[in-house]
Amino acid sequence: MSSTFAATPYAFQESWIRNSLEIAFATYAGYKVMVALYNISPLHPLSRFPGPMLAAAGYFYEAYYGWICGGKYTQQIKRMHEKYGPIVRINPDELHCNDPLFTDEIYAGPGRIRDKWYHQLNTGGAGPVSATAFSTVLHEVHKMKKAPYARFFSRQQIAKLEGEVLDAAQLVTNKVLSIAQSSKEANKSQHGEVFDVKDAFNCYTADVIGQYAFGTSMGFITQEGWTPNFATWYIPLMADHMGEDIATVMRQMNVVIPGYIQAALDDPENRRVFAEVLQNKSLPDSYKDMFHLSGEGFNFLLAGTETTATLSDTSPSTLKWSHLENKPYFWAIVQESLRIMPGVSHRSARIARDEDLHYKNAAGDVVYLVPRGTPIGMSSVINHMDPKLYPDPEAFRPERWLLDDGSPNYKLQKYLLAFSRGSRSCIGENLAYCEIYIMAALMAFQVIPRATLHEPGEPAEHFKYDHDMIVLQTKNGSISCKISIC
Ligand code: HEM
Repeated sequence: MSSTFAATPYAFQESWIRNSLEIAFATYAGYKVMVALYNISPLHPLSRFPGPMLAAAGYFYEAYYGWICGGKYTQQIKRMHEKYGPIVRINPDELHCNDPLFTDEIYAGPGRIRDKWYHQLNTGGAGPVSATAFSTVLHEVHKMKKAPYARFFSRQQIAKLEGEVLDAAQLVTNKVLSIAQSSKEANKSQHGEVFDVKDAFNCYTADVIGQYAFGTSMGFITQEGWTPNFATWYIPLMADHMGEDIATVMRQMNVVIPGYIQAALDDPENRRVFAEVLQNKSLPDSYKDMFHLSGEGFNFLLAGTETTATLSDTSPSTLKWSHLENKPYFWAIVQESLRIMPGVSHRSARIARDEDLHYKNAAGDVVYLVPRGTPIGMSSVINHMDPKLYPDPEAFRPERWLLDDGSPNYKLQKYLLAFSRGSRSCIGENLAYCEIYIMAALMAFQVIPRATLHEPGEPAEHFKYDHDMIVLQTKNGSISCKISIC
């Protein structure tokens, strides 16, 4: 009798908890169903835009392709365009466009307000990176944060420090050749040891940006071998060993990068980016603390390493950036490389906060009004494969960038999305071009003639875009280019 009596309150409590959980779950599920029904109803402001009903209903559709299939949503968006046309609804709130002629409307210049969308930024930044210009939603705040840094990345500024880029590139090629020579001697073989040339390029790009921004190279080129490098620190973050790599990345953001920045601040005579930014009167003091500065520093390394390193191989003559880019065929090779291998493959939406965008296709038979406040983006890997602009788009064909008289077709260049366009475009575009031209020329003269590719299968297949981890990935993951030198 007494045990029955004692069990009753527990039984009551258990069933009360179970009932409450069931009610909470049913309410939540009911709410989600109502939201999904609203999303696909004619009442939703994006209801007239075509696309799969499941994508419009909720974010699970995008999550399936992004998480379960592993970075494959861009491929699915491409298929949506083939079925539904130039503008498609890819989730409840976002549109995607694949008409390159509309590029400058979406990615407009600083005179027109373009916010970023928090949905996209959620994937991109934690800690100090979340406080950077890149991760800022509002147009006006972004403009204020970016301006003091942008002037250090102008053409004139980069041209002044071009000698440092050349020194780093020459160090890399010398090291490639000397490692090959030593391993040939050690193994009594005709070829040096096989290595991934992208590791060498990652060391190059990280040391260049370190030297440029902090006034100190990060020592990746001069270390023994090519790893670790900055890319090996952060890229596996998305792969196998989450815990350890996140710890390394956090250490970089919170200890190593602040150390480099402090050294630059302690040596203002060196006149590097961070020392100068501190003197900038238009940037409020609240954006000048170590948290904000190290976020930008980390971003320079993050955005300027893997992106540029995937590109650095090509051709010709005298080693000055301005001379090299004036060789039309060399220029065309670089443009074609950026088209096929654009570095950042993930879409990036912009929000025209206070203006509707009016879309009309070239034939004039598809017309849309994109309501103000709607996130709409493009993906380089989709635009760059437009057969109307680039016939036989899968083929690597630099000639497509040249006019009949052999001069560069600069008009075509404005459709290139590799560095994005408009007010939110890449701050490091000039530095990246300088690095690419110089390294490509050195490689063409000193390394490529003696190199053998050691990657299985057809090279075109091996280097082909397959999925996104923000940066472009092949079927085998991050791009690799293993070579040996004879
Ligand atoms: C081939 C090399 C590179 C490619 C393809 C590339 C590509 C891009 C793209 C597409 C964006 C826009 C991202 C978005 O819309 O959300 C971007 C932004 C950015 N890039 Fe690069 N990048 C390269 C090299 C560099 C270098 C060398 C730096 C070093 C300074 C750099 C620093 C940045 C920063 C700080 C931003 C954010 C700009 C802003 O928020 O306004 N990038 N980059």
